[in-house]
Amino acid sequence: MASSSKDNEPQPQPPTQAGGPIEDDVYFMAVALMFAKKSPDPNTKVGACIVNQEGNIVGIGYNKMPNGCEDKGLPWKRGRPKGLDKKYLYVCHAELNAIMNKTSMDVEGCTIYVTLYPCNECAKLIIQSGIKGVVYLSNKHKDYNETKAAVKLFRSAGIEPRQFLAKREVADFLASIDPFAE
Ligand SMILES: O=c1[nH]c(=O)n([C@H]2C[C@H](O)[C@@H](COP(=O)(O)O)O2)cc1CO
Ligand SMILES: [Zn+2]
Repeated sequence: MASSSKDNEPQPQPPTQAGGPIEDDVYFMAVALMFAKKSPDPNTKVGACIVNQEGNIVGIGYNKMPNGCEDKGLPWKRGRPKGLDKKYLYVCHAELNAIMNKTSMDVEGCTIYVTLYPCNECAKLIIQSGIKGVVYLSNKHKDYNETKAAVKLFRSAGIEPRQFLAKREVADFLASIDPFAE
């Protein structure tokens, strides 16, 4: 497709409170964090936001029980071993929900912003769906086998997850949102 002169012009960015442009990374991690807030998990709330190569959000999700199973008494208990009375066998991870909720035909070449390093099952989903970028915030489960397996899977697939370090910027951005501002 021929590019118009408009393609070369700087595109408008959502402003921060201070009036400057907000970095995409900060903006998309803030969205992932806002979705994490909706998670009913009392301990670890995870949010995920899938962004395409044009910078559009094409999927969002948070960890929750499968649709229709929310109020059926499935356990939210945590801890190991991961038995039948623990949440792990039932909960749908944020990444799974973001991919299932996607609004575009496919997510080939997209980047997923996720507030927790993906587990091995999410790594498989990410790889199979064609997502090529992973930006994560916390890596608090880095010693779990699920995380170690995810690291191996990403390495095999040529995906290099990148840790999001601009925590202060994202906190400032979220604090700058004033719904009463005219
Ligand atoms: O990739 C992930 N995505 C995701 O949504 N989760 C969710 C599943 C659980 O609800 C929660 C982890 O629980 P906890 O930290 O209490 O063990 O995070 C967990 C992972 C990996 O740990
Ligand atoms: Zn997972």
